[in-house]
Amino acid sequence: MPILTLEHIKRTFTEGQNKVEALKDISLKIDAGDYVAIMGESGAGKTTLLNIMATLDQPSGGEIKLKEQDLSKLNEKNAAKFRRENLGFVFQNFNLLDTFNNRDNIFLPLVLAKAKYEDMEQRLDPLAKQLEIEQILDRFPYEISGGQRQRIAAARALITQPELLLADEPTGALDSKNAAALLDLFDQVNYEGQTILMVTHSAVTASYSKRTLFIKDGRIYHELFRGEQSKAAYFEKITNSLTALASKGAKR
Ligand SMILES: Nc1ncnc2c1ncn2[C@@H]1O[C@H](COP(=O)(O)OP(=O)(O)OP(=O)(O)O)[C@@H](O)[C@H]1O
Repeated sequence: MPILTLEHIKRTFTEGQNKVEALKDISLKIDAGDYVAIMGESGAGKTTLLNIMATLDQPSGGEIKLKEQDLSKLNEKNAAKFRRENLGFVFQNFNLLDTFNNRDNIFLPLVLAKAKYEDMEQRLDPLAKQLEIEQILDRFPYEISGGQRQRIAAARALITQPELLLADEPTGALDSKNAAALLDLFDQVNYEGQTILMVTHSAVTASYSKRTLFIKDGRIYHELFRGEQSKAAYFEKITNSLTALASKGAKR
């Protein structure tokens, strides 16, 4: 049963006289419980696609439905409510608030949902251990490193147990140990039923997913499924596809 359906999605940006067709024609279905990586070269349209799925941007054409809700028909107020209730974000520009300490930043979405403080603490405990952020919870976002901020942002996204977790380069600012810890956590929440969609340039990160989509010039160009393969074999296929994509283009 698809949680997310895109049909012929287009997004054109107008800059003065110039038009940039960031997304030309994207159709795809993502099932509940899936774990999808989106890859492609710089400028291929990955972030544009993610922003549309996140209801942060509207397509210029086509249809997008998340859990039967037509996302192009949401006004800003309803989009904000929908995001809060259904989505979790691990995005590049973190959006952590400098006026709150890290713990309160993580709690923010639960505060908005009027959760009890004890419940928030209980949820934070295992996440903080796994992400190794226990020591920095009382500090402020401007007092920690980029990688630490990324882990605080990940905790904030995961604490609401969102149905759909959207991540943009979730391991971009992390060393290999912290990247592995975050991806293990993604594996765990996906195993528990959360759907994950992440944009990444890293073949290692993509090899944790169940399915990898390659975007080129605003279209889906190629797709790989992990299936029963080992992570190493899947990683090798992803790397080969990236090489082919960068040279003359991967075959479907
Ligand atoms: N707000 C905007 N106004 C004009 N053009 C834009 C805008 N946002 C994106 N674009 C253009 O749309 C195309 C796709 O951009 P997008 O950010 O989606 O690429 P990407 O695949 O995420 O790249 P990267 O890997 O470098 O982040 C690019 O040509 C980009 O310059």
